[in-house]
Amino acid sequence: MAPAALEREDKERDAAFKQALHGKTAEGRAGFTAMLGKDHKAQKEAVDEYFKHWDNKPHTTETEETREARRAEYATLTRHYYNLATDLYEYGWSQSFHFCRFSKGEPFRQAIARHEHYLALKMGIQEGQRVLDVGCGVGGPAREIVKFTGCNTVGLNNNDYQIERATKYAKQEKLDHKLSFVKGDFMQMSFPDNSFDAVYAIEATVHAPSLEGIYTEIFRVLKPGGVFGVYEWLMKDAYNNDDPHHREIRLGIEEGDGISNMEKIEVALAAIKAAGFELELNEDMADRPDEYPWYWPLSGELKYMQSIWDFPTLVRMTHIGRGIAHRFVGCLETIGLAPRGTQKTADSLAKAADCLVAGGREKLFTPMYLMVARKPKA
Ligand SMILES: CC(C)=CCC[C@@H](C)[C@H]1CC[C@H]2C3=C(CC[C@]12C)[C@@]1(C)CC[C@H](O)C[C@@H]1CC3
Repeated sequence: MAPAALEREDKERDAAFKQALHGKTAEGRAGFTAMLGKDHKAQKEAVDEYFKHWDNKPHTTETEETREARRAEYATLTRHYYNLATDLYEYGWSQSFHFCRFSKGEPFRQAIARHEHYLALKMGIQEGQRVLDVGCGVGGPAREIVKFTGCNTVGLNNNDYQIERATKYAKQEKLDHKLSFVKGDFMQMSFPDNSFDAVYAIEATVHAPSLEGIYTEIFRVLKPGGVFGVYEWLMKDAYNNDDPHHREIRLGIEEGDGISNMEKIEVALAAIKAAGFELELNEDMADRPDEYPWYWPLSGELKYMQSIWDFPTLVRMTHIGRGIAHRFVGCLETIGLAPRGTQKTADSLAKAADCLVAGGREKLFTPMYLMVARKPKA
């Protein structure tokens, strides 16, 4: 079959799966209530498809073959991850699926928006420019950056459910004349060469099987002189893959966050140069001496509570809060209100949260390695 026909077939299959699993939840309710409206059979399929990559594959026995098997299936792995996690993300975080820096007294949403503004500022995104958001989630950052800069943005995503939600939110905010969404695989984008003035990716390209591969594809769609900005998820220099504790942290993050192959900082720097970019800026924003670390909302440590409004966020992540949530979701599953696999998904996210916090605290991992790079003019 010709590649275009194969692609069409894949798109139809994914759209049909989205319809079966999410039904009308994509158009209506968000977060926790949306979770209860899933088709149980389709949810089981998504859970089985996702967790087959990790079940019975502990960090102690990880081999290059297990990693390669995940890399080979990065697209379905990521798609199923977001089929399972999107509602939990919207319920427990916001419509911007990324971390950020926090300053004292700064409300959560303001800190999240500031992180987005910072990237747009460092990239120098201008009014009227054509911009691509790679791995746009449900469009929270794209909406903010369109409002902040006045640019025109296309969001690229390989998950139909997220695209449907992103489209709905853009319409609700009356931004649909400047912001649209396209379904596609970021490793082989459907855009012609030299299409965009700027491309950004916020905590999304970590889902790629190869950083050099994704950066090369971004380079292709950028116009000469165009700019690429990214907040990358990376293991830091202190990470030692031969240390079982370090590996357990990396694997916990990968399993709970839909990642097939997370790399070290040095690999990302080499990849961006190998793709042809001129690197203008690189900094691990997690290394700034912030009083409130990026991972505080996941830490469950009450010392980070700044106002009474932080209490629910923090208490949910304490041992007691986790235990209650685990049993509550288990009960919902037993009585048939929540589909099978909801508890397994929630537990895996909770484990990822522990590993993210440990990775942050032990300075082994960063979710905000900032790189700004340019495609040369000639
Ligand atoms: C997966 C990538 C590359 C980016 C997403 C970053 C974050 C938005 C998520 C990483 C871990 C997530 C967790 C939650 C929300 C979204 C994240 C912070 C929860 C707080 C959602 C509510 C659950 O009860 C607990 C989750 C812990 C992990």
